[in-house]
Amino acid sequence: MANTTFVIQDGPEEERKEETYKYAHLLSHFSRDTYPPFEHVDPGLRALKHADPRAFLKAATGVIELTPNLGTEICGIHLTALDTDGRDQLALEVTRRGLVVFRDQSDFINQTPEAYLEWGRHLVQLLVHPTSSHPKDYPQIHLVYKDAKSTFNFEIEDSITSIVWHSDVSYELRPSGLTTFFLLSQPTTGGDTLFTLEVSALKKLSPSFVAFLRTLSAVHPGVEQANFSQSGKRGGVVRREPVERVHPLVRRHPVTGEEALYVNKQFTKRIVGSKREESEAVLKFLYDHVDKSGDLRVRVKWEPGTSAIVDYGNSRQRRHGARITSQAERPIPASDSSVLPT
Ligand SMILES: O=C(O)CCC(=O)C(=O)O
Repeated sequence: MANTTFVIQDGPEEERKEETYKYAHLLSHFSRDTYPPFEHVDPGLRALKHADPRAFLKAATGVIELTPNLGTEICGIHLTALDTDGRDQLALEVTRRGLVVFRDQSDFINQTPEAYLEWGRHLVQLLVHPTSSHPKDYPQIHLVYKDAKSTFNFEIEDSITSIVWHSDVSYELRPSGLTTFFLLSQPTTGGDTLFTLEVSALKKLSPSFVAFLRTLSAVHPGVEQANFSQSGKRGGVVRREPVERVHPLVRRHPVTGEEALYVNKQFTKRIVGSKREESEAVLKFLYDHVDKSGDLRVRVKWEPGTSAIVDYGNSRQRRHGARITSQAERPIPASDSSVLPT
């Protein structure tokens, strides 16, 4: 930075003088910009105050429930046409149904990265993933990418499958919330994504077991993901030292007050305060329960223009997806009665 000559303009005329100051570029400037308070508010909460919190669906030509509890396909609505109220109502619908799928969204997908961010900013704070790739200059856009040249994960050497249930970055203090995911390119077949609903998984368990789970919290370390990213095959990066967080095993949704199981096989490693064998037994039971619950699952087959397990291990065709994820609230323990279901 070259030295800058400037005039000190404050103070009486006689005190004004020219100076050369090395850090002139860092002198105070009080801009009139304003920023909203940095506090997570789920957009769905705003929709609850609307006269009709589902008004955006009036424009739909079809609303198809994919399963009784999880997933709705909405036809005839373009995401690009939703105004602020519509976006809040969509957030509430996603909260209620766990997953909402839209087809024929090429106008949304073919927008600029800035437009993706504008869409995401409605969710307040966007997640910057510590290890994933992103388009240059847009760290808030998380990419999934594989093609014939990709050197990782195509041949699974030490495992039967690369499919693993996960809630990405559950090690964050404020883990992922509302997420928009879409594919830019997809193989002709395969590359579907499976979703499950941990609200329903919890509801299937007996009241006494749920009461026990409510007393527990678990450790979610980020270190394995970081190590995998830096491993020889992946050759990726770690932008933040991996963190490890403790979250309640049963969390409450800030909008509906509903309880959900909050463990996932990829990141949840042990139960706090339990003996190792106890922790392993409980987590194994819960992971098996989620694995076996085919009735709680939705499989999204991607088509060009669709805006949501990696069973594409043998495909050499390009699969390129982008994810815009909000960083939501710190998981609310089941014991917090301030957001009980109404
Ligand atoms: O690629 C997919 O289908 C899912 C992506 C995913 O699991 C993630 O981004 O965490």
